[in-house]
Amino acid sequence: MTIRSVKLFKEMLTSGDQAVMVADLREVVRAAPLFSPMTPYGKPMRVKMTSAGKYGWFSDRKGYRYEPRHPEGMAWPPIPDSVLKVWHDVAGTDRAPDCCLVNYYTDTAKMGLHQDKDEADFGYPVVSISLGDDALFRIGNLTRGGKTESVWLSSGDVVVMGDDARLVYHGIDRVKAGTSTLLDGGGRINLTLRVVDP
Ligand SMILES: O=C(O)CCC(=O)C(=O)O
Ligand SMILES: [Fe+2]
Repeated sequence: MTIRSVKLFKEMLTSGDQAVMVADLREVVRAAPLFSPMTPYGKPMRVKMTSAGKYGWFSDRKGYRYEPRHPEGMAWPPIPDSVLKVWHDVAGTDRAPDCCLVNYYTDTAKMGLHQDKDEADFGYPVVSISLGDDALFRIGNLTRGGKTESVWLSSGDVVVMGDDARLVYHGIDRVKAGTSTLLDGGGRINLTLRVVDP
């Protein structure tokens, strides 16, 4: 399925794949606890985050960027093989991602429309994996404004934003509580994989 040149692979991960990934992510979060980054505007983000890989995505008053260390000082844990496999299946490159951002949404969290543009080379795609409760994903255009389209992402779905869709505006309008039993305590995990270095 293609929505405005964003590729959506529905139910790419089996429930077994998803359970393995959640177990792997538990280890990631144990090594690098979730935190709420401060936006450059001085408000904490509604989504809790951590990362795996060479870099973690970070935000504070100074702006958005990648950091080689968690705010508590440790290096980010490695990206689990279960997650790397998905990247290699859909990214269309031999290069491995430098960052796996882990976003955790409670049922009231959302993420405003934005572009992913803190990376050096937009020739590499962004690959995004959904786990847990359904989320309403909004896809806009290459500039702010204009008509948008929305699609529900479910647990096991994979989205690829590459080529002419690499810099499309996108965001999460809402998460629908109780739509998945994958995560104890509910909510949604999104994994966003990106190449960061040139
Ligand atoms: O949660 C999602 O599906 C999107 C996350 C996202 O766009 C981001 O972290 O940049
Ligand atoms: Fe994004």
